[in-house]
Amino acid sequence: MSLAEFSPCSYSRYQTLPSNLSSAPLTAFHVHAFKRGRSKLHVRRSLNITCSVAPSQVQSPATAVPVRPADEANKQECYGVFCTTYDLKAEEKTKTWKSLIRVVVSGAAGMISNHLLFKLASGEVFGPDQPIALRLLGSERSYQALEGVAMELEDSLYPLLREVSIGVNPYDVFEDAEWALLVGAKPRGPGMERAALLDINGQIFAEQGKALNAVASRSVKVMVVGNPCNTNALICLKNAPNIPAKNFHALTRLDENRAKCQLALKAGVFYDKVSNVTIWGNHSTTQVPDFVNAKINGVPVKKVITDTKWLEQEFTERVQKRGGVLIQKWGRSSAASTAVSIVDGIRSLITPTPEGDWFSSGVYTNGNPYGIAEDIVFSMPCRSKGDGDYELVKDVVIDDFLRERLKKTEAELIAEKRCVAHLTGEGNAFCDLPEDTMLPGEQ
Ligand SMILES: NC(=O)C1=CN([C@@H]2O[C@H](COP(=O)(O)OP(=O)(O)OC[C@H]3O[C@@H](n4cnc5c(N)ncnc54)[C@H](OP(=O)(O)O)[C@@H]3O)[C@@H](O)[C@H]2O)C=CC1
Ligand SMILES: O=C([O-])CC(=O)C(=O)O
Repeated sequence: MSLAEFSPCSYSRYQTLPSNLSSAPLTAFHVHAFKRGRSKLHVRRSLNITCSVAPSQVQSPATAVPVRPADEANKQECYGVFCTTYDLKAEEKTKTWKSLIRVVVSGAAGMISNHLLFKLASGEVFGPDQPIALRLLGSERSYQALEGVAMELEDSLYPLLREVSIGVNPYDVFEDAEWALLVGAKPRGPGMERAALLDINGQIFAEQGKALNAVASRSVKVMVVGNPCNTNALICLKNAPNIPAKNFHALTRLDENRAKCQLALKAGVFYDKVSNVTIWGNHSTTQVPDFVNAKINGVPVKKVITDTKWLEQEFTERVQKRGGVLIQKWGRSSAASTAVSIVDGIRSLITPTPEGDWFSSGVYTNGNPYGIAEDIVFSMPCRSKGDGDYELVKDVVIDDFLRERLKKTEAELIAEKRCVAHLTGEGNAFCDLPEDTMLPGEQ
């Protein structure tokens, strides 16, 4: 049984080689000095084999003999059953599958990822004909937990899940990634200043931006979830100059979903009747949930909900602080609904936006039509043709109520940007944040 005859589903293996690499008969490889300060060189063989290719298209590994990692320094590896090779010739249905996509999830051992990974693997996100390779990015402290997550993925028997690998080095894990869902970040602890959080998490996103820039697909789409997500996304994109800034998103879809739910509740309608909801600005308590342009059953919200005081005060504050109320009740921050909103955010980019509607995403401001400061990551109304890209919606009304609040959230993001200048390559940081700067989950 040769590899050329069969379609192995999982080939992400390392071979430890002597340092005289020139004598190694390799076809394609990348050399990394690996983590933990170990001096050994490891050569990664890139066989580029996916389950969807016909046997004749399968690239033979020629002289490459896959070898299990020689020691624990090899931390990104195919996991368990995902290292097995299969004969898929008999599986007619796989012939109609698309080619494999590579999706990285960071903070893969965390609470949000524990929901998200299973949605990705099930086909709910990218579709029932889309095989997927999941790369789980974690850290030394979470490595065992990553193995536990990978074991659960094994035991779930998802037909579309063709590869799972785990790793702690973003330069390995991001290689050729087409989607990077950046969830991992340090949560803000009691007494911690927001400026400190910006710095600690900013460093994570600076490093990941550099790694994406170095090894990810040039068309990778990046969704930053870890907080403070807008500024983390800005740091990430600034460190990835060779990837279009437009490919970076900060997750504000959870806020949009929360806003839709509250409007539906007040109007006494099912929430699928609520459309055109924009979250403007920062994923923080300064965010602006827009009821001015939102619709219920196609009718402007203000015509359906005539209680202006409720809209301006209660609704706005309820959405801004929803995360905090949930933490009080649940004892931890939103995880399942956040994962759902990440799925919604991805699906909004890979399926055409319904006629007349839009979705919110934190995107890089570069020629926006609303007069928002340029060069920040600001949540705005977007539409997509379903090709992974988006355009900003132009015909939204920005009245005095919105404008005043947009200024506040904009000022907060500009202040956050100044705090992380050392991480974006824009000089020395100067951190002077407004006192009430908080995440939605903070009280
Ligand atoms: N944008 C949004 O709408 C929302 C964003 N969030 C944010 O998402 C992020 C993840 O939330 P959740 O999954 O619930 O959190 P968890 O605490 O469950 O997981 C977070 C993961 O982040 C990783 N991490 C990275 N760096 C650090 C560090 N320095 N200290 C501790 N952990 C670190 C950890 O993994 P490892 O050890 O492998 O690195 C951990 O598994 C948070 O920043 C949260 O605020 C949450 C809800 C909504
Ligand atoms: O504040 C947090 O960490 C959680 C969060 O983002 C939210 O619930 O919207």
